[in-house]
Amino acid sequence: MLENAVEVRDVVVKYGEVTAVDGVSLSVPRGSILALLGNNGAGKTSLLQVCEGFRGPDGGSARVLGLDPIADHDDLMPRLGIMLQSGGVYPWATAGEILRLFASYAADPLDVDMLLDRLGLRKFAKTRFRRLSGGEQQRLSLAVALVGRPELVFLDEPTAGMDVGARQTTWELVDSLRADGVSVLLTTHLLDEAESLADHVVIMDNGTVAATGTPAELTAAAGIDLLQVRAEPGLAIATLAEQLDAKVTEDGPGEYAIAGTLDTESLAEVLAWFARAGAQVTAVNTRRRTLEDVYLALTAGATR
Ligand SMILES: Nc1ncnc2c1ncn2[C@@H]1O[C@H](COP(=O)(O)OP(=O)(O)OP(=O)(O)O)[C@@H](O)[C@H]1O
Repeated sequence: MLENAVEVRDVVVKYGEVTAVDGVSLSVPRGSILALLGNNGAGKTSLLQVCEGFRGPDGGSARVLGLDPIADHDDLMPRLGIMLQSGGVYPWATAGEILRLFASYAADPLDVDMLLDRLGLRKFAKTRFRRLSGGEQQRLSLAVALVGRPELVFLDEPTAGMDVGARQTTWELVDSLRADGVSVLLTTHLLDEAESLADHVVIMDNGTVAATGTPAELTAAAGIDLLQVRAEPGLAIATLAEQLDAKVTEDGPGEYAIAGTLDTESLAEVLAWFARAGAQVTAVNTRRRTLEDVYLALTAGATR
């Protein structure tokens, strides 16, 4: 069996007193997309830099396409596509020139015009990099990362600064990489990006792994449902929480939320409880948990 495209074991990254990555392990199976999801400062870029060979880990190890990212840097680089957060290529060169230059480094590059078309950049082919908008620069950086037909792509917040249309185009392009057997490790703090693109999600919080799984596994874990009931405010919900062994909160006046693993029986129990309390129920709504619910619960939604 082929080894994983990326294998990270107990990686630690320190900046002086700051421990940015604190013992993270993960693997990216070949031909799959893994999203590193986390708030600002969670340690995503630092971990990516270790995988890219731009810095050595202060602890643990990383293997990329079976090689050591630093010792085997020269062998590895032609097989990787790297899109940095600030895609600073040559600011005075045009988009077309930049892409052609990077294509010339590759043994079997993609067709430059096709790539410009795919990313909606054809009309900017003669525009200098520094004259492109932030989102257009991002798209060009993505094109640069992909032009050499890499086996593995590292994307650091690939859609940051893009408008909705460009984001959609980028997602489609990244999705099509998987169909071509390319492996992708990307960072994002966009939940919908992780949910719609990734086969596996690793939620990082404060330098550690807070949770890991497929988007479906993450949302199914520990109670998948939310039940929202509208009735009069101020009901004594503690007894309902006890009875159901679920989390019951009054989120706004008369807006009750019951979170737990709920089936038809427990639904009936909830409504019976409201009836016994003499409450007038005016609305009932069930909702599956989203990745956002899981993410906020794990990271407390806070930017440190
Ligand atoms: N060169 C550096 N020197 C000192 N501290 C750094 C350096 N680079 C990053 N850090 C710190 O390490 C922590 C992790 O940063 P990192 O950039 O890896 O996080 P991130 O998850 O990629 O964040 P973002 O989403 O904002 O890009 C932060 O607290 C950051 O301030």
